[in-house]
Amino acid sequence: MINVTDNIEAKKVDTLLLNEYNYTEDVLIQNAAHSLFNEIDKTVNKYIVAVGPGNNGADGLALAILLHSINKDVKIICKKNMSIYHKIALKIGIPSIEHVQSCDILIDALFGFGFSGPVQGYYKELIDEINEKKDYKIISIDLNTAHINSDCVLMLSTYKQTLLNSSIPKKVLKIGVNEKIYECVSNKYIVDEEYIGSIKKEKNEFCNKSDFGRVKIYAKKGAALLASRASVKSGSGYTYLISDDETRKANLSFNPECINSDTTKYDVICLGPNNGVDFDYASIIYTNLDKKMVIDADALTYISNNLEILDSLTEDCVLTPHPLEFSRISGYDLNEILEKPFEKLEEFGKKYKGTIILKGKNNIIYDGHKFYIVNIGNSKMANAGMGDLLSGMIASYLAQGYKTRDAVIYATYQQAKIGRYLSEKKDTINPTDILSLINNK
Ligand SMILES: NC(=O)C1=CN([C@@H]2O[C@H](COP(=O)(O)OP(=O)(O)OC[C@H]3O[C@@H](n4cnc5c(N)ncnc54)[C@H](O)[C@@H]3O)[C@@H](O)[C@H]2O)[C@H](O)CC1
Repeated sequence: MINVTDNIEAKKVDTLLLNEYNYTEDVLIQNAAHSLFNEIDKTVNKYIVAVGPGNNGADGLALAILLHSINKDVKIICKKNMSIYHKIALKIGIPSIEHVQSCDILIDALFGFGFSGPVQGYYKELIDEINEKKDYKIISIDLNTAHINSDCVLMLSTYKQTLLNSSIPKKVLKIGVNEKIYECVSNKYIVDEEYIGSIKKEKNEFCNKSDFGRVKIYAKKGAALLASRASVKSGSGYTYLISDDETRKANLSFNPECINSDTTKYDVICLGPNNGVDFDYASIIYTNLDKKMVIDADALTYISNNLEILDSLTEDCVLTPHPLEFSRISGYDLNEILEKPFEKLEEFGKKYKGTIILKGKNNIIYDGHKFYIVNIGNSKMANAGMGDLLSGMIASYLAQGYKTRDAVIYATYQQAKIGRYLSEKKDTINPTDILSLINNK
């Protein structure tokens, strides 16, 4: 998995690599430049590298030298950079220009994680000029310099946290450092296919439905249909729906594999999708603390009025709030949650057990130790019912024996992945669209 670092953590990584592991800045810059060189489009000919005063600038200069080595028309705009790469670039005849010219690709190597705003004077004027003349593609190294209208960011070694909320296309490039080294600095990860592959449970030849667990869902109306269908389709052995007559009748035709009656034999409880806030969730929760549990929607609202329930939650409980619901159960200010989701989740996780998923553009899953970010979803999925569907999926994977944290990660990733696939075909993606593709190869 790829580590996520904020600016402070990125600097810590730098210090760690230099002081503890005896890397040198030059080794890292060379590795970075080669990775950038491999990634960059070399079917075009004209490049300009806008170089800043620090190591981000040095990365850009080292890249310019590599482009020059294959006879590309590369120029630099560099007012000040003390690195050896600046001297080499000038000595080997890379032209240094003062103003932006026409080119195919402009590399933004002005500032990386060492930048602290605001940008003023020379660099402000240069950035304005870069944005104004734009008849080229702008590729930023590591981070997009403030105000630059970048077309793509090639991050180095770790995913930069400030880019989590940016829609600019981006990619993380390796720079010859084992990912485990980052783990002592950052406990935040981007969930990728590799991790999903490592947690996926394969079904063995001799299995039967009892091996895939029993989910009991307390929900009503359309939300109940979505959650219970999602549980069935995600592979739980049995799904039971506890609901009103009208909902159960509708569920019979919508979701024939679901059992529309109660049971005393079950492994997982899913509580809340449109189940009403007056329901007695407390007694269900207190009598099922030996079970795995997904607490969603109306059950979260109920808890926000009965906060003592939070003290009883176990490691096997999953809370699935969106930011407003999280604000209600935690008492934290909504804006603070939106601005500092990691800090706020950590604060909450220190007080209560269980796994929490803060739903949003970036789904952030926190298990009390680490953060797992599923960031492949898209805004076309932002419509009612998506959360109900997710709860059913999480419950289903819990029943199938996934670790609590992994059930949440797996379900969230599968849902987002289907959403990403559909986003190329549709302008709006509804939960029923996702349902139809759950479990497709
Ligand atoms: N370990 C890694 O991941 C590697 C990262 N590399 C690259 O190095 C940069 C970070 O380099 P650093 O020198 O620390 O910082 P910057 O290049 O971002 O800039 C520092 C430079 O800028 C001046 N400065 C800061 N703010 C302002 C401002 N508002 N106005 C004007 N000037 C400003 C500051 O004084 C310094 O002089 C990272 O992003 C990667 O690109 C390595 O190359 C590979 C290993």
